[in-house]
Amino acid sequence: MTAIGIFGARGRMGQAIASVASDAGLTIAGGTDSLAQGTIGAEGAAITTDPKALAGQADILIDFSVPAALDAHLAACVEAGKPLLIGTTGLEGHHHDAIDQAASRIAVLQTGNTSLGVNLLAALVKEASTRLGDDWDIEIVEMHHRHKVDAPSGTALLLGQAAAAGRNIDLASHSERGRDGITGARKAGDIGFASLRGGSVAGDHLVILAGDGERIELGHRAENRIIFARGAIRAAQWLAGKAPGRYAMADVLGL
Ligand SMILES: NC(=O)C1=CN([C@@H]2O[C@H](COP(=O)(O)OP(=O)(O)OC[C@H]3O[C@@H](n4cnc5c(N)ncnc54)[C@H](OP(=O)(O)O)[C@@H]3O)[C@@H](O)[C@H]2O)C=CC1
Ligand SMILES: O=C(O)C1=N[C@H](C(=O)O)C[C@H](O)C1
Repeated sequence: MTAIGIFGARGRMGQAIASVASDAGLTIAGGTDSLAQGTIGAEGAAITTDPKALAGQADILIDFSVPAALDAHLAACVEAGKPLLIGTTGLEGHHHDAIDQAASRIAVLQTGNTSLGVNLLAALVKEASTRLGDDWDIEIVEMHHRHKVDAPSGTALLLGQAAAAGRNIDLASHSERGRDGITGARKAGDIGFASLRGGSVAGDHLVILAGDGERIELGHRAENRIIFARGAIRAAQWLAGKAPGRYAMADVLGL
């Protein structure tokens, strides 16, 4: 039986993944967290603070933890020669460089959202932004629970990348990520981001394409974390046995 290892095991997502793993025919080899406390899964697998030991024991690794731990997780998976699914968000350029390096040695899939619905939405956003042209303004609004620590969400950035790809532009140099005070008029061609935080919202995303006299709104609402957990398990199973390289959810879902 295939065994998964979970980096960030005691977190909200780590627990959600543990709750659906056996439905998918997987066992849990163990997990890591910032503290070595407790166990995870029906088998009572140990939670430690040692990513190398976990990567040695598991067949596939899944990371829903914090960006600061990513380098150690990549190194552990490369050393053990094991595939890694990264769901952690808030990643910066140097994290993506490190993922690219690791992907020359192992199979890695990094995504801001593992759900089928959001990844289909990204394909629709790309199509809409290609067809509408850059005189339509694109704004992305997201809302998450009060505990979320990064903004914009990884999903908002994923949707922004899809919109930018549809227009054949670079997202980093065409983003507006914080308006406050006398901002001046909207800069043509920018993709805007707005983040709301509150309550227990699992994840809402709305992409607004605003033209002169009309608006298109494409959105997704996550009702719970199980959709992310099932998507993560599906992606991890798909990664098993894949050649080294960097993969995306679109590869898994055939989108
Ligand atoms: N791609 C996707 O589809 C989704 C991505 N996410 C992302 O996943 C990440 C986790 O989300 P969530 O579960 O809600 O967050 P939580 O804060 O609930 O969980 C994060 C866990 O990581 C642990 N952690 C901290 N440092 C380390 C470390 N060095 N090694 C291992 N574990 C560590 C934390 O421990 P402690 O609390 O003790 O510090 C905590 O248990 C976030 O970046 C979130 O945005 C979330 C949902 C879906
Ligand atoms: O932190 C969360 O909860 C979520 N994070 C991911 C993100 O940043 O987009 C995915 C999902 O929206 C939930």
